[in-house]
Amino acid sequence: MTTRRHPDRALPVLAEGVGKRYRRGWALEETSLVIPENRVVALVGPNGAGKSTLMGLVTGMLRPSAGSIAVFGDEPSGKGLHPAVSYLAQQKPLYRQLTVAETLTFGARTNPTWDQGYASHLVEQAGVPMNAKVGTLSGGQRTRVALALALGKRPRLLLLDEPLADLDPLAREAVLRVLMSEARMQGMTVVLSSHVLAELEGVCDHLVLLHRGRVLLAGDVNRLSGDGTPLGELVLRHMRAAAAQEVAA
Ligand SMILES: Nc1ncnc2c1ncn2[C@@H]1O[C@H](COP(=O)(O)OP(=O)(O)OP(=O)(O)O)[C@@H](O)[C@H]1O
Repeated sequence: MTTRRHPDRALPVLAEGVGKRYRRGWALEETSLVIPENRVVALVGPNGAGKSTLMGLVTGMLRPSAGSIAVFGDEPSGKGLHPAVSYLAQQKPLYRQLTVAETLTFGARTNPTWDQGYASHLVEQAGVPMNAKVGTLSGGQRTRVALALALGKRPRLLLLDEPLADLDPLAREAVLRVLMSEARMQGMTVVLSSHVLAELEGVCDHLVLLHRGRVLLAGDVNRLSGDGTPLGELVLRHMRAAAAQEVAA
């Protein structure tokens, strides 16, 4: 659900001087950035850098204390997710007492753009039994169901907050493959937050690096690593430089 309209309705995210302040201080400050269409975006930064806060502002779960943010041209209203956006939170909230099949039925009931065939295919591909209660699944299996729920909506923007942590290496590869092909074939934008830089390598083509609530580096990965520096190394280099500057100050 959204309210105010912004002219560029094709753009997944446009943040202009956006900030979020808590009692302890600014979690995100004067952040201006664009998340373009059809990209797989790495959202990275040290603990407490503001990654989840940025996702919260995009989903509308948090209201900005300053500046503005537009999602497909609309300012998030805080009354629910934008119809074109799916969000997979770190905790992956699912109803434990529902079966996997019932979870997908719930997805169908709550999403007008639901693609049942696709969601079922993702669950089957992951080898998760449809009749199992969600509460009995392993962490990795729950992640696959949560992902099917998020993708079954056929979103144009998918936000994933550290989604791969409890997946085995093969499952991780499979999930990343699905995300990349979705981004390319369906024109979906994926924002992937992770501390494991190696798993973003070769997957993400756009980078947003936050540090202490501010954007340290953002843009097209090829452009940023003009000398062919791998993404992980590029990020580490900037994180180290920012940390060294803080020590020196
Ligand atoms: N509800 C809250 N109340 C007060 N401070 C908060 C709240 N949520 C986040 N913060 C603070 O805002 C800052 C940014 O937090 P955020 O969770 O966005 O960081 P993050 O980059 O996602 O961190 P991590 O990598 O550890 O998950 C931190 O200093 C955090 O303590």
